[in-house]
Amino acid sequence: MAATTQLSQDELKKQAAWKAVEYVKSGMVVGLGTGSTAAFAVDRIGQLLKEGKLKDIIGVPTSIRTYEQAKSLGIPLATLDSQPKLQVAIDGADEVDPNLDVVKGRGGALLREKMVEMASDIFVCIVDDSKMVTGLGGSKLAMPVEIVQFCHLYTLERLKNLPAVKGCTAKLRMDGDKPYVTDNHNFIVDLYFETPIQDSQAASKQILDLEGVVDHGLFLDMVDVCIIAGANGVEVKERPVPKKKH
Ligand SMILES: O=C(CO)[C@H](O)[C@H](O)COP(=O)(O)O
Repeated sequence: MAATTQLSQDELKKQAAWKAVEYVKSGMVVGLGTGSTAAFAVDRIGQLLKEGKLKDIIGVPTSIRTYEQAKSLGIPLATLDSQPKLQVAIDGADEVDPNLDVVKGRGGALLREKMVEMASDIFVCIVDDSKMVTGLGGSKLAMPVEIVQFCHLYTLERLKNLPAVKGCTAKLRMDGDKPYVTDNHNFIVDLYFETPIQDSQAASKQILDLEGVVDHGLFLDMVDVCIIAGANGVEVKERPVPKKKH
């Protein structure tokens, strides 16, 4: 029974990913997300390149993991240093709210994901419908914050006492008996909420203003299109309010 459920969730992720790859056209610079859903999109791009149905794609990976996957598929790769302007970025998410604001980073790649997705004309978010929430933080699972290693316990204490996230539980992410280390050599503090975050803009600002914080997993005003795969098919939702340009 468990195996069947897992298989069907993977199938939904793949459906969302394949739909998103329809936004990729020959000649584009494409942001390649991280995680199990994004991996289906990277595979699909590799497959279309191999079949000659896509040409002259340059991928900008959002993690070392995705870099390795894309490289193994023969996708030409670059970084934002040489390709600062992307036409489309495709990535998964951990939570999606009704305004298409999302939580990302349970896979630990939030900083590079945010940098790459902010540099893209269009950010296409791909999820199965288990990721939908009424408010960010509402899944009761982690909302990650990437912090520098220096005095990380001090930063963790200050984080959980910020007014906009007061009452949350803060835990240093572990990898076995050692702190988890990101691709950028930082640590992650995961915040857990009993009820959805009331004011995610205030939470974003207060967290970013804290010395020692590098970035957080609240991706606000960033998603242009969200592709949601569920039992009844694939839904394509566009941001109700046009996103702020940076
Ligand atoms: O933000 C991420 C990684 O940092 C992922 O996109 C997010 O965690 C969703 O992952 P998955 O598709 O495996 O559920």
